[in-house]
Amino acid sequence: MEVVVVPSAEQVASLAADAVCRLLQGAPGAVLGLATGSSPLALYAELIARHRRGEVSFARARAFTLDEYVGLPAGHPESYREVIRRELEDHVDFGPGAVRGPDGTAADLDRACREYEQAIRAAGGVDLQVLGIGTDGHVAFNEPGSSLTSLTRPKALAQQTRTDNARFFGGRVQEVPSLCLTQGLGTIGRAGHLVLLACGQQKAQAVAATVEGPLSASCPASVLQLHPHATVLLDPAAASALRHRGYYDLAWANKPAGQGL
Ligand SMILES: N[C@@H]1[C@@H](O)[C@H](O)[C@@H](COP(=O)(O)O)O[C@@H]1O
Repeated sequence: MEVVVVPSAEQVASLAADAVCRLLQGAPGAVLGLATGSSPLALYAELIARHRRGEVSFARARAFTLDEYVGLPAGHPESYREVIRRELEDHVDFGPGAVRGPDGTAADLDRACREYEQAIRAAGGVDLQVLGIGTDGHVAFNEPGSSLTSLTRPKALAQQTRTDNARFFGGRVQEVPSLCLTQGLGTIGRAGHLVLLACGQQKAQAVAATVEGPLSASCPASVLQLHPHATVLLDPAAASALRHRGYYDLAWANKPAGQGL
């Protein structure tokens, strides 16, 4: 795992954007994995800015989102499909139907999950997966206790996650759905490159458990330890509980120039 600590959240977004742009410049038909939550928003803003400057095109790319609430009507502003549309898709040049998410409105949720897995496989898998992390160490909506090899499936949300996400629902936790569909940790682990973004003190313990704790379903993000190409991009506050910070800084400083993440 490569742990990179940079001075600001803006630089976290900028380094992540470098990785996405480098991928798309070399492989314009690449498959992206998109996350929701506040962590990737600055990355998406940076990608939009670079697209407007003509530095990157998504015209041949495809993308799969990580997860979706169950119970929100299609088009609900907080459905993750709408968030991705609003925060990225509407402002760049993805082709029609190029961005997909799990269908949280499906009558048969298990079937929708199976079909989503198949669609990801049919696309050749995700090349670069953007990830955030919950304060309890969840990734996508894989809450503590999730199987490390799980696939896309319906899942109940932890109370902590509903409380954390209430800010997107006007602070009303009772409006946050209690069920979701989420790519599993096994699904996520098949992506070619995992790029996890975390900023702020509130993520420090989850980040430390992810990077330096035992591999454990108690911290679902610790599954990144098994991945051959996982990058954790942090601001200093999110890195503040790491014991081996000095080593990570040394490794990053000694990385050959131009190699990227
Ligand atoms: N399902 C999403 C996750 O994909 C996200 O990583 C997490 C952290 O969100 P934030 O980045 O807003 O802290 O929240 C949600 O629950």
